[in-house]
Order: sequence, then structure tokens, then C-alpha cells
Amino acid sequence: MTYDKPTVRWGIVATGLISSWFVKDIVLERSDAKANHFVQAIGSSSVEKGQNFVKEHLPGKSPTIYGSYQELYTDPNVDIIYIGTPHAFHKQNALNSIAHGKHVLCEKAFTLNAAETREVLNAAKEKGVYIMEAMWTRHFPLVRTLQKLLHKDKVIGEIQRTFCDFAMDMKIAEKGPESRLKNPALGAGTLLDIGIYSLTWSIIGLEPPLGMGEKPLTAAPEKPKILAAQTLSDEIDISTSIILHYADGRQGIATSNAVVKSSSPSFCRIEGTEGVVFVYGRGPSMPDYFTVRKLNGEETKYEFEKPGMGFFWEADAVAVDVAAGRTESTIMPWAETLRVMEILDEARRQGGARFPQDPRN
Ligand SMILES: NC(=O)C1=CN([C@@H]2O[C@H](COP(=O)(O)OP(=O)(O)OC[C@H]3O[C@@H](n4cnc5c(N)ncnc54)[C@H](OP(=O)(O)O)[C@@H]3O)[C@@H](O)[C@H]2O)C=CC1
Ligand SMILES: O=C1OC[C@@H](O)[C@H](O)[C@H]1O
Repeated sequence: MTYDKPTVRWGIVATGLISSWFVKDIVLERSDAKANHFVQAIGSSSVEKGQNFVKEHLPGKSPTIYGSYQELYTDPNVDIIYIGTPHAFHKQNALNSIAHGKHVLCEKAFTLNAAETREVLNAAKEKGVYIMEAMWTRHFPLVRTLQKLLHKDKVIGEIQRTFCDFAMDMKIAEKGPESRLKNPALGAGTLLDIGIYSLTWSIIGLEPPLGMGEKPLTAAPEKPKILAAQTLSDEIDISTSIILHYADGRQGIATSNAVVKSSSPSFCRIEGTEGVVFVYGRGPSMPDYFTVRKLNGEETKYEFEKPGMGFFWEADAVAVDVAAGRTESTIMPWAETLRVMEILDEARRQGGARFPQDPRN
């Protein structure tokens, strides 16, 4: 621990898979850490589950363990709440955190739909607290470097097209009806779980981030035309295809599929007037490296060190933002979270997947 960096005390809502990845990562010793992270408290459906979680994923640590989320929201020693519940609970978990004056990092997809997102963002604005969608991939140095090469240095010229895919065999048929991957009331389907990454990579490829090139930090998100189709099984989408079509001709194709595991070594291809970028990794949420191939055949590979899984980069960003008194991130700003949710809504409107919580109209 060093005293020249912000120090944050995290409260963790839920003890599922993602929370285990997150806590293990943020307590790693790192030479480049921009903040000191403490897992201060865990909120779970039972104290026993919380204890098992700590024993397995935080050995040697002794956070306070609560058998409810409510006790976590009211813990005065917690600065920021991390929400790792299924999509359908994000809205209420976030509203409860905000009501108790806590800052929030909420897993993707931020909520079930854009109406819920607006409700949460309005509450955060009113209360003056920080909130960010945990689209962790956007914080990777790999992504920040790629954005600079594409949109500032223009290493492949003017970007024209992207093809991004997330396909994994989710074995949905084997899941019980209450699984978050099967139950529409929990926000199941490929779109919010993995399609959101294909969409994110399309945006990373096709649009400069805020503050880069001629794009000011205050720029509103672009609004490409959306064309989408879905295949539904037991009311949830098992495949979704989205086309982003921009007025100037840029095209993005974003797909997700729960039946096959993609065997392609690259999950994203970004084409420009002077070359092409291929992004590789264990999947779109965990990119490992990318290559830049110029039209003359010259190819450069960009590799990056990653001491853990990479969740500490988003955690660092939250800590630095909060210490600076900001209520939103410039990497994943509120308007971007809302724009992404609106695109997901539009894809579901055209494709047919519905959640029982969707507004009726
Ligand atoms: N960034 C990434 O790479 C990843 C992100 N995610 C995101 O994280 C979120 C959670 O996913 P994941 O960790 O895989 O989910 P899990 O099913 O593994 O865990 C969810 C946890 O939420 C709590 N919970 C509360 N109510 C329910 C309920 N009705 N049904 C099930 N769980 C409930 C439980 O914790 P408890 O009993 O302790 O209260 C449960 O363990 C989703 O938003 C998902 O999209 C998921 C995987 C990877
Ligand atoms: O966010 C995610 O990324 C990795 C996937 O394995 C997982 O299902 C998804 O929620």
C-alpha cells in the first residue's frame, strides 16, 4: 500500500462467478497500480455463502460478511459498491446503493433496458454519486493502444468496416429454469451477456473514443442506423446479428451465438482504407493481442502484459475518478452506457426477445 494513491474500500454485492474474478484481481500486488483497493465487505444471500466465497477467493483477508445486500449498503466503511448480480437485479441494486450515498461499479449489461438505465442514471445524478458500467474490456491498455493507433495515428487509414463476434456454447438446454442464462426474467439470452461485447468491439473499431483526435470529451455518442435479427428458443435469444450502418458508409457487423463455440482465432476484424487489424484472445471479453496488417503486407503484432485477468484496470479508473471528484468516467460515460442500452433495445425490438420487465408500448 502506498499513500500517494487513492484508497478505496469496496463492498461486493453477490458472490457468483464474476464477483470472484473481480475480487481476486483487485487485491493482486501490481507495480503499476493507480489505487489501493480493499475488499471491505461482502453482501450475499447468506453469511455461509459469503464465508465460503472469502475462504476460496480471498484467502488471508477478512472482509465483513453480511447475509443480505441491505446491510452492505448501510456499512459506513464501504465507499464503492460493486454489483455482480444477474442483469435483472442491477437496477434495484444500483438504486439501493445510490440511495445510501454509495458510489457504484455495476456489471454489464448495465440494466435490462434503456428505461431502467435512465432511472438509475437520474438517481445517481440527483444524489451526486459516481456510477460506471463495468464494461471492463474498454479499460484494457490493449484497447486504449488500439484506439490510438486506429483513430489518432490512423495506421490503417480511414476505418470502413468491422466484423466482431462472440460465440460460446452456453449449454443452455442443460441449465435449470432459474439460471441467469435461461430465465428471461433474469435478462437471459446472448445479447446482454455476450452480444454486448461484439457491439462494444464494433464501437471501439468504428468510432474514436471521447477526447481523441477531433472528438471532444463532451461529444454525444453517434447514432448509426441499426438493423437486427434474432433467433429465439424458449423466449430467449440464442443468436443475434446486428448491423450498425453509419450515414458516411461505415459498417459494423456484431454477432453473438450461444450454440457454437467460435473456433476462429480472431474475434474481431477492423478494416480501413490502408489495412486491417485482427484482434485475438480467449474471447472478446479477454483480448490478448492484435495485429496490424498494411495493404503492402507489412504486419506488426502488439502484445500486452496482464498480471491477472484485467479487472483492476476498471477498478483503478473508478478509484481515480472518485478521488478526483468526478461522477462519471470518460472511458465509459453515462451517455455511452445509455446509447449501448438503446442499441440493445432496438436489436430486441427488431429481433423479438422480450423481458417481462420491459416497458409496455
Ligand atoms: N465482465 C465479465 O467478464 C463478466 C461479467 N458477467 C456479468 O456479471 C453478472 C453476474 O454474472 P455471473 O457472476 O456469471 O452470475 P452467477 O450466477 O455466477 O452469480 C450471480 C450471483 O448473484 C446473486 N443472485 C441474487 N439473486 C439471484 C438470482 N435470483 N439468481 C441467481 N443469482 C442471484 C447470487 O449471489 P449471492 O447468493 O451471494 O447473493 C449469485 O451467486 C452479469 O451481469 C453478467 O453479465 C459475468 C461473467 C463475466
Ligand atoms: O461477460 C462475460 O464474459 C465472459 C463470458 O464467459 C460470460 O458469460 C459473460 O457474462
